[in-house]
This record gives sequence, C-alpha cells and structure tokens, in this order.
Amino acid sequence: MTFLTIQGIGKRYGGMAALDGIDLAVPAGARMAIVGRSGSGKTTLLRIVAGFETADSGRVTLDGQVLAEGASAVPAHRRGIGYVPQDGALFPHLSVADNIAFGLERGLPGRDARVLDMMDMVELDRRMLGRRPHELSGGQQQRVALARALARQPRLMLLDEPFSALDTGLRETMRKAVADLLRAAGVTTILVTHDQNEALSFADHVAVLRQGRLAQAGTPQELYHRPCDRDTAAFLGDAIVLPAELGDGWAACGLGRVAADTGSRRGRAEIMLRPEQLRLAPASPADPAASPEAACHGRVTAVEFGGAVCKVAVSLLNGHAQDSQPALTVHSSSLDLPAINTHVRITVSGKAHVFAT
Ligand SMILES: Nc1ncnc2c1ncn2[C@@H]1O[C@H](COP(=O)(O)OP(=O)(O)OP(=O)(O)O)[C@@H](O)[C@H]1O
Repeated sequence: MTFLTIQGIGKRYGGMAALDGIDLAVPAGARMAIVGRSGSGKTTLLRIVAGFETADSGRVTLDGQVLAEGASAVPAHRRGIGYVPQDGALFPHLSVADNIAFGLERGLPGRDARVLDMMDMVELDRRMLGRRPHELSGGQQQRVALARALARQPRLMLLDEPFSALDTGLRETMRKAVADLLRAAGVTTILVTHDQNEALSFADHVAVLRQGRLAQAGTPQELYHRPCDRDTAAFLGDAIVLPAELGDGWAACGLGRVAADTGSRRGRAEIMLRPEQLRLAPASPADPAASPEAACHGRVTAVEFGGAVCKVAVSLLNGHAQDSQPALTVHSSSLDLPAINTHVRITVSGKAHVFAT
C-alpha cells in the first residue's frame, strides 16, 4: 500500500528548475533512498515533503492526507514527520538530553527513559547527556539529531545524509542499526545520499534524480542490474559498457558472444556488465584463441589495490576488440591479483544488460 505519494512536484529557483515533475510512490514501511549527483534536487525534494519548502506545482499525500497542494499546506510541525538535516541542526544552547527531549511533551511519562533509550540506540555514551552540541564531534552531533527525530516516533522519517560525518566502521554499524530500528518500528523512511553503496544496502527502494528529474526508480537489484541508461549504471557502481550486435538471447561484443537480456531487440545496441561478472584466469599468448562464447584474451594494463576488492584494467587482445574500446575494469580478490602485462583469459558469468536506448 502506498504511504507517501509525490505527484508532479516542480520547484524553480529564479530561472533554474531544481525539480521538474517528480512522481514517486513510497510504500508503507519502505526504506527509500534518493540518490543523485550534487545539485540534482534531493534536499529540495526532502524539504518539500517535510514542509520546510513550498513546491511551485504538484501534490504531496501522506497516508491519505494531502500535506501540500498548490498554495495550501499542512505546517511542518503538524505533519508527524521526522527530519534529520545534513548538519544535524541541533539547538546550540540546549544540552544533549534537552535536544533529544525537544518535542516530547514536558511531564510525558517515561520521557527521561526515552531519552536514555535513544542515546543507547544511536550508541552515544550516556555521560554526554549534559554536554552542549559544541562539545561533541560532528558524528556525535549527527547521532543526537537522529535520536531527537526518532524520539518523537514520527510516521515518516526523512534522513538527509545522516551518516556522512561518521567514519567507515561506525557508518556501517549505524546504518544497519538505524535500518533495523526503523524496520522494527515500521517507520517509512526516505534517505538522501550520494553514496551508492549506502543506498543499495540501506534501502528496499531507490530513486535516482538527475538535474531535477526522476531518472529511474525501483528496487536496488533492478537499478543495479537493469539501469535505464549509461549514467544511471555508472552512478550505481562501476559499469562496463560495450557496443554490441544483438541476437536471440546473446550479444556479440568486444568480449565475444555473451548471454544477454535481449528480449525482442535485435541489431546494434549498448550493453552493460558489472565488473564482478568478469573473471580473469592466467593464460598464455600461445593459447588457441578463446571460443566466441563468452571468453577472450587480454593484457593487464593497471592494477589498483583496494583491500577486499581490487580493480584490474585489462585491454582486449583478440579480434573482438574495438579501436575505441578503453581498457575494461575487472574486480579481483587481493589474493590473486595478476601482475601488470600478464596475459589473461576473461570469462563472463551471468547475462549482459541491454540499454533501452
Ligand atoms: N534556496 C535556494 N535558492 C536558490 N537555489 C537553490 C536553493 N536551494 C537549492 N537551490 C538549487 O537547487 C538545486 C538543487 O539543490 P539541492 O540542494 O536540492 O541538491 P542536492 O541534490 O541535495 O545537492 P547536494 O547533494 O549537493 O546536497 C541546486 O542547483 C541548488 O543550487
């Protein structure tokens, strides 16, 4: 069931369209990530839903209640929406405890206990209760802001890059803790991020904004494996995009003939593979040419050590290579990284995705 509906939202600043005809449906209990490059309109959309910004056109409906349409709008504080902005926006003159309790009625039974629960949830040391925001690190301030929004038990939670000031380990722990907590509480959530890994791991729905327009929306799997175009593919991770000639269930490309989701399309098209679909094995230049079925030979031109996942650039050697084809990037474990100039055989697993246009 759709909980939040965004219909035809448009917003201009001067002559520039920050948002242009955005339609989005967020199911009840979903965790949606809105991703896009800097300036694509993510924060503006979140602020319109929260009620801090007025759209020029369109409608926002939450749980059947129209929150904004034309000039009429439910004020932000009456929307039952939690909002954690990029900078946390804590009240500087209030202690951590008072920041978290802000918005909870004075005299509410269990108010102090709720503050402590929230501190534990965001893994803040209870000894920080009396501190002011300027006595906290950026990451600690963000956690207080998160605790403050959660304490009010919102029906919709809007998170604008809430994990950006945290270091990698804490970021993952917090992301998982917040996702678990929101799931358990059944709170529908929208997370704005420009970190594709965060979007793909946190969310069950992802929407990609580009220059104020919705480029694509779907599950993380759909967007990662079946992006609508090259830009979306590249935004959600490394992508190998090759020109190809399509047949029935296959594509002839620089890597030979690979299985592909061709549907009824035939002829020339662009296909995409994710680097983890390619495998490298040592080979000798004297080996017979690879079969045209998804295998070919190449030479390693660069190796980038990256810890768990390393990147290996390979230039194709067999007759399939296109002149304009840059080196392919393949993911490899750090345990069997090939050396530069090594001759390798490349095999493809899974199907290539065919771009619609
Ligand atoms: N109050 C404002 N006045 C004028 N222009 C604005 C205002 N707020 C946002 N914009 C412009 O609208 C566009 C979208 O901004 P927005 O902050 O929504 O992008 P974003 O995707 O959240 O970017 P980032 O990832 O950098 O935070 C940008 O070009 C921005 O400069």
